[in-house]
Amino acid sequence: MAITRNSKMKLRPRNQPPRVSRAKPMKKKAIPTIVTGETLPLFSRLKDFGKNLLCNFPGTAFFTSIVVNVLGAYLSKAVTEAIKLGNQNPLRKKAVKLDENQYWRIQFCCGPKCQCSSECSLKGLDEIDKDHNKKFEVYREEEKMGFCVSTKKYIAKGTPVMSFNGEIVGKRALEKGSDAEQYSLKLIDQDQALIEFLKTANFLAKNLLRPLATAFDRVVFINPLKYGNVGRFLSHSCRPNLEMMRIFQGGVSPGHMRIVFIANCNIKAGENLSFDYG
Ligand SMILES: C[S@@+](CC[C@H](N)C(=O)[O-])C[C@H]1O[C@@H](n2cnc3c(N)ncnc32)[C@H](O)[C@@H]1O
Repeated sequence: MAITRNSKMKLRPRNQPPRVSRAKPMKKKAIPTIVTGETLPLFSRLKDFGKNLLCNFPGTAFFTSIVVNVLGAYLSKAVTEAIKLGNQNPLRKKAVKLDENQYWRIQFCCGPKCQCSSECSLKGLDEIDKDHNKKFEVYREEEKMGFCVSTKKYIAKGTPVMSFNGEIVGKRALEKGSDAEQYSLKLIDQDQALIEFLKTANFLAKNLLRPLATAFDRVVFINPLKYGNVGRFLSHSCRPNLEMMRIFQGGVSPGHMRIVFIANCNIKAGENLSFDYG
């Protein structure tokens, strides 16, 4: 609508400041920071061809790919608080000096915020969330078994192969018999050894010890159903080629803790990747 001099609409004089609304500002909802990752194609090779169509895939095949764990439901206040504090107090490389005994009690790796050089020996997880499309294939040949993961490249024994990403949740988020219960892995289980370790850690600020110790005395899971990565498709084997390990990346709060799969033998290209669910 064109505004003319005769228009009844009142115009604000130029020298008057704009009116400020008195309405209360809406409370902003806390949105989790989600760093999305690659979405791999799923190859379905079932004999029943109709089931190979994307529209007939099970609901568990669909998720948002992430490279950093996100906060999920039913987390205790202690764990949420510890994650928050951990994010506010990043450890500096200089400060993380583990003595000989400590190396056997905690696996620690640099994170993206560490200020060390590319030659740093603690950068073992740098490549873990990259190039999944070049490294892995997700496929299914049997309906019961569902989707599995194979490696496209040779993997040497001892290599960190992939992480297991998802929502960090409390036990109540995993209903008995639900998909969430089947797919989730335990991240923290009232870890007394870890708490004892933190008490001896000279790199930890004193005010962090208590909140972290309280958080590590809880039970926490990673649920990869809604947000996850290729790790959620790994199958079970009694003779697995991957071993599960918890590694702290860039800090020592539950938010820095990652589940990582390490090759426990040399793995040829084309082999199925598995770990022992037990
Ligand atoms: C964490 S999910 C693994 C991904 C799952 N295959 C999919 O398609 O989403 C665990 C489920 O995979 C299937 N599975 C994994 N390893 C298996 C195995 N060795 N034998 C039979 N089924 C297996 C079972 O149905 C199990 O409940």
